Amino acid sequence: MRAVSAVETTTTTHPWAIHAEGLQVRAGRHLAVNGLDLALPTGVHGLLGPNGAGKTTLMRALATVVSPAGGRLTLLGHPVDGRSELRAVRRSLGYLPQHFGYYPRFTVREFVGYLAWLKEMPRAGVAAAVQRAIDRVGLTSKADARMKTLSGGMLRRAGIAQAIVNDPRLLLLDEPTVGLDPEQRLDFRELLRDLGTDTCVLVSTHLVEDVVAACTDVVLVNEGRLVWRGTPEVLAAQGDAGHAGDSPAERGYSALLRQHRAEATR
Ligand SMILES: Nc1ncnc2c1ncn2[C@@H]1O[C@H](COP(=O)(O)OP(=O)(O)OP(=O)(O)O)[C@@H](O)[C@H]1O
Repeated sequence: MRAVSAVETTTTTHPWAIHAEGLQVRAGRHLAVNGLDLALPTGVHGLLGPNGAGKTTLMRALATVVSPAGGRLTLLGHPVDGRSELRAVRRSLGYLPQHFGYYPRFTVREFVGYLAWLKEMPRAGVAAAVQRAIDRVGLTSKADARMKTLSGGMLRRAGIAQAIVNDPRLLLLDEPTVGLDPEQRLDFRELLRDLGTDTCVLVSTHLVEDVVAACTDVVLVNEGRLVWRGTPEVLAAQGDAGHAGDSPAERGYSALLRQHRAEATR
């Protein structure tokens, strides 16, 4: 393994954890993110958008899994342009993909520990960090169970544990609450609020109510672009009884999308 230079380990002070300007990202041949401008500081940001809006593709670019096809992207003060060294960024990243892989015979502890190793955490602190991450997602009693024996919701929680094991400065969670039971969703919202005090957390979800409950900021994307940005309270004020949804925030979300579609066809 290559030695890490001082430049790569220097902590940069940058107002934005994520700074995208005119960002373009391909999914296959399709430009699924196409001209996105976004600047996010510390806090919990909810990423909303309809199916196919480009949320997962955006998350993959922010997780440095795919390189941008155009525009500018800076993560934690480091430019991401396909040529830059990304090791320092990746050490400070936590990422829960929409679909994640794991070795089925690994225990939860081994799985989270393996990801800690991949993130190059100092060996001396790994065992305690793994235990803490497992405790924080409520999987303490399953720490030594094999991954293949977990329910869907438990697997999702193990996925969240690996994402937070390194105390990331940038945490990307793609549909983290899928499969969680109501009680676990409430616990998860509390965890998000706790994490957001010193981390930039971006949570992609279709559950508008999770965003209202746990996020201080809403980012709405459609057709690969930023459509709207504001607080959950202002989102809720955008709709009325004529819009689809079971709550003010859902109706606000529907109203904004309808407005964007109408503008796009003009
Ligand atoms: N491998 C691929 N090849 C071609 N097009 C793709 C590929 N992956 C995604 N797309 C397209 O890119 C667009 C954005 O997809 P993406 O998965 O980022 O959307 P999303 O907002 O996460 O959707 P969902 O809410 O359904 O998960 C969609 O039109 C999708 O069909």
